[in-house]
Amino acid sequence: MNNPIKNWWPSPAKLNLFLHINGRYKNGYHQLQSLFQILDYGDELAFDVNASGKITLADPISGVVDEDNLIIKAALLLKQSLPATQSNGLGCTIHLRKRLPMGGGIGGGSSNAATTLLVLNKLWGCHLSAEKLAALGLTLGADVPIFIQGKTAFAEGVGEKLQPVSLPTKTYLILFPDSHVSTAEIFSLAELPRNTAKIDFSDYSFANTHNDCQQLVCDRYPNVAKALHWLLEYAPSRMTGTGACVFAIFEHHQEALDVQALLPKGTTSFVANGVNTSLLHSQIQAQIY
Ligand SMILES: C[C@@](CO)(OP(=O)(O)O)[C@H](O)COP(=O)(O)OP(=O)(O)OC[C@H]1O[C@@H](n2ccc(N)nc2=O)[C@H](O)[C@@H]1O
Ligand SMILES: Nc1ncnc2c1ncn2[C@@H]1O[C@H](COP(=O)(O)OP(=O)(O)O)[C@@H](O)[C@H]1O
Repeated sequence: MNNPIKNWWPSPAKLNLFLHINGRYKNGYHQLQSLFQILDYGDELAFDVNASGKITLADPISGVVDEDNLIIKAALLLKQSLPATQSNGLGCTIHLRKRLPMGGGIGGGSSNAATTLLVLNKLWGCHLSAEKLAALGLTLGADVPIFIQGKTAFAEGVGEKLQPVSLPTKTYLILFPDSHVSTAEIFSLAELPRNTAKIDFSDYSFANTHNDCQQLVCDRYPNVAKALHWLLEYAPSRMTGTGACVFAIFEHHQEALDVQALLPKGTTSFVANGVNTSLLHSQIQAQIY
């Protein structure tokens, strides 16, 4: 009989505390500066490794076929990066507790991919370096490397040049305005501002930064504008990534909970603390293989 007690691995969310677009590369991708804040809240994954050679997702996501699921893609990519003699027979059944709204700019899919790469690298005994895993992950999405590194970080390039930073602990109230914003759509808009001057991270403050995608998303998605407007009554607030989630910053956990309690009924929200190191990385460090 299978052991029903699973080892669940965190797959945390992130916020972009700011998002500046500084230009565009020849391949169409955008040159960014951003501050990725890792949160202590997210999805969880469990991995039952076996010798079947097959990778199965026990908890499929409605609306995402398994071949497109970043969890399956990450597991296959890891297997394919190994010599055939080593990858032969490597199999796994993957369990998922999904909590993070999808397409919300809080990185759920990218984080799921990173957790899969990091944990299977251990459980399958692949011994790939974090740099190699980040390079593999980048082929799945621009946000995967931040979750491989697992540190709150100032990001440049397409989001892959990461400088870990230590931020004071704050609590965030995050709202999901029930609109799915396509990252590719927002980046394809001609009106998107693309010429924000680069900053030195030493000059960072929340007040002197912004999100270059926010106005365009608010213009197109009234739910996002409404949620942001609501939060701004209580605390400094902004959209994360290309949306749709918006967040407000609080000094104390209880203040965030008090404001959450005032939300109109039916609003999807969660309260989380910022962390400088991902809980996944603390758990991996504590594990014996
Ligand atoms: C801009 C951010 C900030 O965190 O937005 P969110 O997705 O979190 O909202 C991310 O870096 C997004 O990362 P991710 O969602 O992994 O993006 P990808 O799958 O790599 O790219 C989706 C599409 O966005 C565009 N794209 C993405 C990143 C970038 N630096 N420039 C771009 O132009 C490309 O058109 C690409 O086809
Ligand atoms: N395991 C996964 N979790 C979430 N989304 C996934 C996953 N696999 C594929 N996707 C696809 O990736 C898209 C972006 O997901 P996500 O990373 O949650 O949003 P964002 O990039 O806006 O933070 C989803 O809309 C979904 O179609």
